[in-house]
Amino acid sequence: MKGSRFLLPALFKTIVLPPLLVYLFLCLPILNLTSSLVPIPTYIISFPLLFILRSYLSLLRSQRHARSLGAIDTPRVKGRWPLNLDVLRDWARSGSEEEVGRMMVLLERKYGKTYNTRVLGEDQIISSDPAVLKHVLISDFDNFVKGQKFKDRAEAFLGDGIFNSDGERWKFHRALLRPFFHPTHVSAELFTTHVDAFLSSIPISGEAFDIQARLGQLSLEMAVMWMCGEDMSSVPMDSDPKWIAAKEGLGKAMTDAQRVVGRRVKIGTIWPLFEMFQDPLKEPMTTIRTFFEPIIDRAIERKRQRQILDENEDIRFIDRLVDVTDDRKLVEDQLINILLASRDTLASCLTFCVYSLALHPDIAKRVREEVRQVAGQEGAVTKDVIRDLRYSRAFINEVLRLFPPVPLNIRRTLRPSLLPTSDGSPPMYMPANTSIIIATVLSQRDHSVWGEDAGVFDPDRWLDGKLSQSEREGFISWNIGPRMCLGQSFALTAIQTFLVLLSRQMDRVDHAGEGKGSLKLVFDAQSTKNRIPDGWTEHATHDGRARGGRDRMWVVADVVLAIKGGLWVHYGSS
Ligand code: HEM
Repeated sequence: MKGSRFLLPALFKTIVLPPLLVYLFLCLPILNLTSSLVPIPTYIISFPLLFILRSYLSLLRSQRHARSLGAIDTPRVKGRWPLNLDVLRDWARSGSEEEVGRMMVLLERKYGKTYNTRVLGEDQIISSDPAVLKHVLISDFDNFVKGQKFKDRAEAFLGDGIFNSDGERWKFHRALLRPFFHPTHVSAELFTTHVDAFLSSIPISGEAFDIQARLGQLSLEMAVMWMCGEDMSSVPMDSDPKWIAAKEGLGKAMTDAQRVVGRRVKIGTIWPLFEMFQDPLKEPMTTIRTFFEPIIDRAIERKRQRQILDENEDIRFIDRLVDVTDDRKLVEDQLINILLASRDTLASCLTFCVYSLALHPDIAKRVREEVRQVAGQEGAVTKDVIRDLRYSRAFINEVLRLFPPVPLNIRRTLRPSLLPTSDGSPPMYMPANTSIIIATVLSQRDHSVWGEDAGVFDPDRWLDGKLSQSEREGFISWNIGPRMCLGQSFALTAIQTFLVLLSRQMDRVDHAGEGKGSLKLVFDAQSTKNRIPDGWTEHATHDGRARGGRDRMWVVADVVLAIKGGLWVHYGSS
C-alpha cells in the first residue's frame, strides 16, 4: 500500500499516543486508577484533553519566547466556533467555490496584513505584507522551506524533483536545471506551429467556445515540445496503443495528481488513513510514466549514438538532461516537475490575457495596433520583435499583477523567526515548524502599495518608469529571491508569441467578416451555477469579491488561478 511508510507514524500519533499519555500521566499517578477500570472513557477523553493541553502549552511557550525577543504575538483570529472551526470551513471553501480573496480581505481588515488563523490549535500565519514576503522569500530564505510534510505528501508524484526539495538537494536541482532555462534555449519558433494550429481550431464564425480548456491543452503541447521535442498533436505510425492512450490522458492525469497532493495537504497528518484501501495516485502516475517512458528511451538512445552534445544541433531539454545524468528516475522526476511548473501557470496566464482583452476593448485595440506596427501581419516573431512589443509586455505584467497564476504560496519555518512589518510596528513572532501562506494575490491588489486604483486594470502603470520602488518590489508573481521562477523567459516568449498571432488572426477576421474580429465574453454559455452572482458586479462591494465589482467572470483558486466553469468567448464586433 502506498503511503504505508507514513501510516504507522500517523496512527501512532493520532490513535495510540493520546490515550497512552493521559493514562500514564493522569490516570495512574493522579487518579490512581487501574487500566481495567476505565479503559474506554480514558481512551475517549484523552483526545480532547491532550489536544487542549498541547495547544495551551504551545501558546504559552510562544508568548514567552516572543516577549523575550522583544517581539509581539502575531494577531490571532477569533472565530465564532471553538478551535476556529468556522475559519477552517471558510478557508476550505475559498480555495474552490468562493471568489478568491474575499475571506482574506475581510480577515485582513480586522487583524492587519499578517495574522494567525490558529485553526484546531495549530498556528497558521497568513500575510500579504510586502516586508514579510521579502523576509520569507529572501532575507530568511534558509529558514523558510517547503518542508518534510509537503515532501511526504507529494513524493509519489514529484519524486525527488526541484519542486519537492529543500536545502542542499534543492541547490543541486537548481544548479542542474538553470543552464537549460537560459533565454538562448527559448525562441518563438518553438511555439508558432502550436499556436497557429490552436488558432485555426477555434471557431471564427461567432460560435461560443471555452477557450480556457483549449489553452490548457495548448500549454501542455508547448511545454512537451520544449522539453522533449515531441509533437503532441501527431501520432507516430508505429505507436503503442497504450502510449497513445497515455498521451491523450496526460493533461487529466497531471491535474488529478495535483488534486490528490492538494487534498493530502488539506487533510494533514492523517492523510494515509484516507488512502488505506486505494492509492489515488496509482492511475494518474501510470499514465504519466507510460507517456514519458519511450521518450526517455529515445533520448538515452540518441545519447548512446553520439559522441558529444553539439550545441548547434536541434537539442531539447531532455537531451541536455540525459547528457548530464545517467539516473533515469531523476530524468523522469525532472520532466514531471517541469511539466507541473509550466503547464497550468502558462494556461492560467494565457486565459487571463484573453479575459482582460475581452473585458477592455480599448486596451485590446492598443495591443493590436502595437502588433501591427512592430510585427506586421506576416513574418517570424523574432527576439527583436518581442523586445519592441513594450505595450504588450506592460499588458502581460498587469495581467500577472491582478491575476497571478500562483495566487498563494506556502512555506514552513525550521526555526522561530521574527516577521518584520511595513508600518514600523514591532516584529511579530513566528514559532518553528509553522506554515505561512504568502498571499500574492492580495499583496498585488493592495491599495497602500499600488494606489487607490490598485484594482483597476491599467497596463500604463508599467510604462515610462512610472513604477515606484515599492511597486517593483511588490510584484512577486514569478516569486522573488533564490527560488524565483526558472521558466520566466520561456513563459514570456510563449505568451508574446500567442498575443502576436492572436492579434493577427483578429485583424484577418475583421477584414473578412465586417469588423467581427474581437473575442467577446459570452455569459449565457456558462451554466447558472458558474456565473458570477449578480450582487458582486452591480456595485463595488469592497470585500475582495470580483475585484470591487470589476470582474465579469467568477475567478477561483483551483490548482492555479482560473475562471469557474471555463472562459466562454466568441468572435464578434467590438
Ligand atoms: C506565467 C507563467 C508562470 C508563472 C506566473 C510562474 C510562477 C512561478 C512561481 C510563483 C514559482 C515559485 C513556486 C514555489 O515557490 O513553490 C515558480 C517556480 C518555478 N517555475 Fe514558474 N511560473 C510560470 C511558468 C513557468 C514555466 C513555463 C516553467 C518551465 C518551462 C517554469 C518553471 C519553474 C520552475 C522550474 C520553478 C521552480 C524553481 C525553484 O524551486 O527553484 N515556470 N514559478
